[in-house]
Amino acid sequence: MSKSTQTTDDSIDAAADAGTDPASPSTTAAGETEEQVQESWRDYAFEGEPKLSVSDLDVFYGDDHALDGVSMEIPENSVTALIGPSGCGKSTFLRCLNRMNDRIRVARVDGSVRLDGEEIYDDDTDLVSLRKRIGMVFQQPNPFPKSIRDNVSYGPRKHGDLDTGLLARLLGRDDTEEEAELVERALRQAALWEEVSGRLDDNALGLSGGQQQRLCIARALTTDPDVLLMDEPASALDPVATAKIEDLIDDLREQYTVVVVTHNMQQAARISDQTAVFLTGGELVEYGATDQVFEDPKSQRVEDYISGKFG
Ligand SMILES: Nc1ncnc2c1ncn2[C@@H]1O[C@H](COP(=O)(O)OP(=O)(O)OP(=O)(O)O)[C@@H](O)[C@H]1O
Repeated sequence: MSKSTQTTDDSIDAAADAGTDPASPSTTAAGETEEQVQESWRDYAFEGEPKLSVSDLDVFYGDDHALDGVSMEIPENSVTALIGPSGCGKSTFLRCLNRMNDRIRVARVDGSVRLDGEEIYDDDTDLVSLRKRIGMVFQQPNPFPKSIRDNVSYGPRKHGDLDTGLLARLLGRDDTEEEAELVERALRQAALWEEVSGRLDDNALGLSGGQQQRLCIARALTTDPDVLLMDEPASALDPVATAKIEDLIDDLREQYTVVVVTHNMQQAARISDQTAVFLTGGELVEYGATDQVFEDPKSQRVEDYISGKFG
């Protein structure tokens, strides 16, 4: 889009409508203000209904404004990367998508996030159900000091969907078979089954970092989520383990909507379908198809960031 400031009849009309000076350098030849042009850099057109729709999202930590009026729509069954310099609000944004910021006492969230058209910030939203539908994987793998099997089946047991204890057997309920099926399915989905099928009773802390992270992904998959949020899932891993996580993310997109924060721009370019660039001040500056954002960014600030001029 041209950023020329040449004054034309059209631009005079448009500027008059917008109440701006047509000769002003902040007005383009098409009569759009810089603000309007920037709005369009955040419009990502895709087919179908969005899985997540975020509108006018602001987050404050006390007096600090961490996210500034973010709006974006995230398509389903795809990978969306969130990139930007440290402190620009990527993790804050990710945590808003399943209301994890509710757990931070000083955090205040304004705006709207809809999952399949339903507002998740309604007062009567059931947070347990929400977080079953929108699972989360963190930067540091955090398996429990329990067996590999127990790590995977932990969620369904906690929610009462699985019971294999003595009391359950006495009461005529024994979900051992269901548990075995669930554990195998989740570990296969997380591309870990081949490596651990013979040692499900071993302590999960004995796995390598990359295996632990895939175990955490398996654990997140047991509640049958629609959306998987990942906060720098490979940043603590070596290149081989990172490649496995990236391959896994590539497979997950067939069934899940994946939103992933990464510091690594090459990784974002490799794994994502669309990329959102946040810059300092918690502003979403550009959002679009990953190829377009990396090869032909519309915003000069994004071009500078991607080409390493700052950040
Ligand atoms: N729990 C919190 N309490 C107070 N301020 C916070 C909290 N979490 C984040 N912030 C502040 O909000 C801003 C955005 O932080 P956030 O962690 O979302 O950024 P980020 O882009 O994910 O950074 P990084 O890439 O370094 O992880 C920062 O100024 C940070 O200091």
